[in-house]
Amino acid sequence: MISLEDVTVAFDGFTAISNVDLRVEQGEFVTIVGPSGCGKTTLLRTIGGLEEPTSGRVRIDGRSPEAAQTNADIGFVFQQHTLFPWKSALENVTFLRKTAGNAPEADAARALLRSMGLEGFEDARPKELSGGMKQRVSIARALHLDADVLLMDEPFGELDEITRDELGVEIRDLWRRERKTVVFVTHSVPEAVFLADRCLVMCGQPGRIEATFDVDLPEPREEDVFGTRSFQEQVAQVRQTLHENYA
Ligand SMILES: Nc1ncnc2c1ncn2[C@@H]1O[C@H](COP(=O)(O)OP(=O)(O)OP(=O)(O)O)[C@@H](O)[C@H]1O
Repeated sequence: MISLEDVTVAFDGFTAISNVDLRVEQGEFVTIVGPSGCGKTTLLRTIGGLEEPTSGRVRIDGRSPEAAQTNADIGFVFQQHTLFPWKSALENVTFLRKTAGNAPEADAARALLRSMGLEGFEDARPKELSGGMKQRVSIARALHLDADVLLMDEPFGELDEITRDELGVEIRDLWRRERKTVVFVTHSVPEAVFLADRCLVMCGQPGRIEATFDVDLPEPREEDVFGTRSFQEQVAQVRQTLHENYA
């Protein structure tokens, strides 16, 4: 479980987010949308211990983010993949787990790559893979860490829309099987609704959580959800809140 109590983060006197309270339950999938600059990345980085709150408190299963990180309990996926160019897809997946002090399991890593549609590409270097494939490797790497908490910052940001939709379906499906606690930042409202149990709308400067939407969609969530009236209505609600609060 992730908890933030009255968290404010300032950089050299500039307040990026202020007085944020948030609780993400074990196994919950939470998405965050909001206009550029409202502090989504700052919030995510603060949860992961990459930024320190100026005031307030962050806890991950009762521990500080730093302690959780040391224990390899947090997996990150960023917008730009951070794969080692000289390592193969398989080595990239196993390497992080190795540096975290856990024995890498090649069979499990291969199975993860397979589940991400990368069978046959285990030995490929990142430069031989498309943008979508590289992000799949990054996601497989985060999953192979077997961290309870996954923090994802616009992981599909650089991908075309069809690939985004496909990866969204895959991520939700993986989540259904693995039940990780996920916090996922995106600029795409449909993506935020499709993926989430709960969608948070951030806005303002300094940023704050303006609204929370409990998403109600059938499982398993597949592409046909996009065409349903229920999905479109929930997307419209989130959009309206974003527009109402756009300064
Ligand atoms: N390390 C830093 N030093 C100074 N200012 C920062 C730093 N990191 C973020 N900021 C500022 O904090 C504000 C929030 O930035 P942040 O990247 O969290 O927003 P965001 O909502 O993720 O934006 P985007 O959607 O464009 O990625 C911005 O005004 C940004 O310039």
